[in-house]
Amino acid sequence: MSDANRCQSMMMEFDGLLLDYSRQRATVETMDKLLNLAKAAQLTEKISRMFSGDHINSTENRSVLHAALRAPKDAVIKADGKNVVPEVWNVLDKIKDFSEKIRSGSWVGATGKPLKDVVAVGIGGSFLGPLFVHTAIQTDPEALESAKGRQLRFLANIDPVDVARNINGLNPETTLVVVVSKTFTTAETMLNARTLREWITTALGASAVAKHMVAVSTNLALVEKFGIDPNNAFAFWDWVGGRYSVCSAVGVLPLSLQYGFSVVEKFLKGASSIDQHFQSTPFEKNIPVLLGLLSVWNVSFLGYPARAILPYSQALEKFAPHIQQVSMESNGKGVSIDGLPLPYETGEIDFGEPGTNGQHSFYQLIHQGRVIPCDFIGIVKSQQPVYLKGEVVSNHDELMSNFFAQPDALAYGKTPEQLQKENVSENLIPHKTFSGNRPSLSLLLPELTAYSVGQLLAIYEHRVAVQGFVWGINSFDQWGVELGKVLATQVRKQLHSSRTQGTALEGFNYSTTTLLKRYLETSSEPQI
Ligand SMILES: O=P(O)(O)OC[C@H]1O[C@H](O)[C@H](O)[C@@H](O)[C@@H]1O
Repeated sequence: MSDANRCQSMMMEFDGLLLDYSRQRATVETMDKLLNLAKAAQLTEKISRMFSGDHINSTENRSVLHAALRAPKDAVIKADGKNVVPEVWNVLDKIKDFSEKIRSGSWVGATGKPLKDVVAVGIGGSFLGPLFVHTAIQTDPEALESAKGRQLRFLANIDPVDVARNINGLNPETTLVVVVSKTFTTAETMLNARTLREWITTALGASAVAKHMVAVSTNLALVEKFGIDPNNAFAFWDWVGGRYSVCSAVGVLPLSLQYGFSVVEKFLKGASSIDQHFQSTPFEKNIPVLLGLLSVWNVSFLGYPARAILPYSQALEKFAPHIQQVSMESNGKGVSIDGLPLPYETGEIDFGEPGTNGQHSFYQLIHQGRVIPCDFIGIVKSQQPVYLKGEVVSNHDELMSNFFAQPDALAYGKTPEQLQKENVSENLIPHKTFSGNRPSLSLLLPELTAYSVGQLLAIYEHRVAVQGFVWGINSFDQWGVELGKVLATQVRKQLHSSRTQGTALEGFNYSTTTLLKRYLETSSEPQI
């Protein structure tokens, strides 16, 4: 840290963002070696294969083109020989038109009232990204103004408690339900959608579905089968992975209903700016590439299994949960893209909370316990500044004092000698010593707007892809989520037959049988 040249070489600026990775445990030589590793892993070729629509998701035989979702209208991005950008913009234009109708009140509900509240029903990638963006911009003055009088809620969990929370205080007459599911087969989403359909039809009659329910999916046949008018369905494509789908109708529709399309378009533009940077900037100045390589360095070379995502912004409270899916579902793999067992671990355990809250919770472990590389994310200009007369600093300066202090506390630590000089009693010196040399990086955003939220999203999406490319895995499939679903089907069947016909438990091990028995005997579930 005392080598200013080294530090200077580890700072990167792009489109208003400033990245400082000088507190990584890396020398200039380390960076050269990581860039060589990128070359050896054919990173350039892999990135260009992604953008040119090759089927790099080989286990599902699909292209990976989420960048096309935010490409300018005149861009040409091909999947299977066909330019997909016009299709993308068809849907965006349809969303613009529909959201304006809802927001202006020209589209009304079954009883003639404008629809001012929206419940988006979806889970995983059909939930976390939109929730993150919604939470991030809802206190931005422009977004706040454009959302006046409206509410956007998200129903994800199949827990009936989540249904209760979501409909609490809402009137079906003024509510629009958006069912969001790439496949339109996800058990939780479909049951929640049927539950809200029931809520609407009980209050307003069966014909109200046409006015109160719309859908986002790649599977338009199933949307129609569910009873939603195909004209009220917003498409996307199998070249968009669920966890990379927030820039499709998955995010753009609910967010446009809440904030208007023009705000959401800025979010798309921010993401697109990073797409271009990622595609065209030499690796030594390429923010997603540098971040991806540093994560590989931390995981595979230094052996740190986790990464903490620590935004000093309450508006970014849903960023870590979103990145958990983007990163852990993408890179938590056991075999290479060719199906060979990997001789090293891939992926990392992502977690995080906004600062300063995290400081009063798990930072103890990060300072004196396990070494966890940290991403500190700070914002220069607050969305909601407060400055109390007589206070030393503004509230945002108070927050940011911590953002600037924590990385140095981790990097420098505190030695027993320093403590002795402070006359700390001998018995407490080991407890108050900080080993230091704990890596972090800092990302400073000029402000938190729809545009910069788009930038932040795309940086992490591409960073995760870079990690997967270097590790040689397929970051775009998720076979690991299937087994649990299959076993749940077996349990569902058993619960049904036990409850309706009193069928004895069969086919489960001792442990599961005991638990199921207890559940069936004592639960107060209504009998079907
Ligand atoms: O959008 P859906 O098809 O309903 O899928 C929702 C989620 O389902 C699965 O659990 C996948 O692992 C996720 O990647 C996906 O986002």
